[in-house]
Amino acid sequence: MTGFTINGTDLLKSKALNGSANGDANGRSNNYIAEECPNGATSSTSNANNANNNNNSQQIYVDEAEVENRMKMVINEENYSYELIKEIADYFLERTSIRPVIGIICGSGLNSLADHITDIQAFDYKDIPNFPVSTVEGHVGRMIFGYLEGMPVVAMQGRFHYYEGYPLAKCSMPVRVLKLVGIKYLFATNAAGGLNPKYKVGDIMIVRDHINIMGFAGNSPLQGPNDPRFGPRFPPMTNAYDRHLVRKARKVVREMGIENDVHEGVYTCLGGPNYETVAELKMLRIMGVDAVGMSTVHEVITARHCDLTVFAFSLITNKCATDYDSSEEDANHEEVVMVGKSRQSICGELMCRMIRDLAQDIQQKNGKK
Ligand SMILES: O=P(O)(O)O[C@@H]1C[C@H](O)[C@@H](CO)O1
Ligand SMILES: Nc1nc2[nH]cnc2c(=O)[nH]1
Repeated sequence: MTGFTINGTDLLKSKALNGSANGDANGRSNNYIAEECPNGATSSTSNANNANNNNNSQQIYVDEAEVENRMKMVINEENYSYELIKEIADYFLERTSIRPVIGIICGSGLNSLADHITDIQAFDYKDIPNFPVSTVEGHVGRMIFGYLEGMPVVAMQGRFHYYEGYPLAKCSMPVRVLKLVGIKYLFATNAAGGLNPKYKVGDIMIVRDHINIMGFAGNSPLQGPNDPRFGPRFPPMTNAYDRHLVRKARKVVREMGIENDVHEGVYTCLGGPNYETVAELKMLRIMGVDAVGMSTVHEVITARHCDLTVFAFSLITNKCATDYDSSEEDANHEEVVMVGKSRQSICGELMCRMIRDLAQDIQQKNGKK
């Protein structure tokens, strides 16, 4: 965790080293002296201990209340507190009587997935208090409540990406809003580059799993203090993409007769906004990645943390070049959005059929109760 420093002193480290929030067993307060060692390393000692401390380090007085304040600031700015997210959820709940069961995130060029929704009530992101705005072409920036195949749903026409300058926690914050609005399922979609040589432009990849490469570098949407009202500190990710929904998707794809254009594979998200080098793509392929994009992974981690059931698919908008003499054109966003538009009807049909099938399952389950 970064950002908790005063004059180069790591406040969190100091706090952790100095006991409980209310002072130590001897009644001393938690205001303490942090020492900045000459070599740049930081160490801390309690106020009382420090009276006898006679070394050369520079001493900085650290106020407990200030530490708490700074922590709150960082949590609100980057992670959004439970209360703030609840406020955003309440904004919707007070303005619509629709209580969605499924949340849909429309990927680049896939805004039209929301065209299948009826009885809509739409909210522009710019009008929603404390909500970020979409800055990417192909992302409208609207939250749409309504009905799809008779199911109450909410769709995000536009998501937030790390490369737009939002921290990961903020990129995936809307997932928590949707959770507090009441959804049980998250259907995420994205545009991605096809790395598996079998994939063609316009194909669909049902996401079977992901590799959280940004997480390898220590960047996670769950970084920072954990609020157990959302979920546990250490959530498992072994069933990140619900196996029953993957099975259902296989069946739906067969019914649609598009099984030759649909695959199951592993997605990864890189920070972007640049597309990948040939060397990077070769490495990703060796790692087992089938499709590469710039979203979804942090949304799914956030969704699983708060116990949402997840389904996701990627539209393959370009083929990734894994050799320098490749005849593939350079990836570009115009093409990504264009392919999205040209495949909107097939993606829309897949989404509608999945939801129709799921609605039947839910009805059956409720009937049995
Ligand atoms: O929002 P998604 O993941 O569908 O958008 C992809 C990733 C980048 O935002 C963009 C690159 O063209 O498309
Ligand atoms: N990272 C990445 N994101 C994409 N989104 C659509 N195509 C691509 C791609 O080739 N790479």
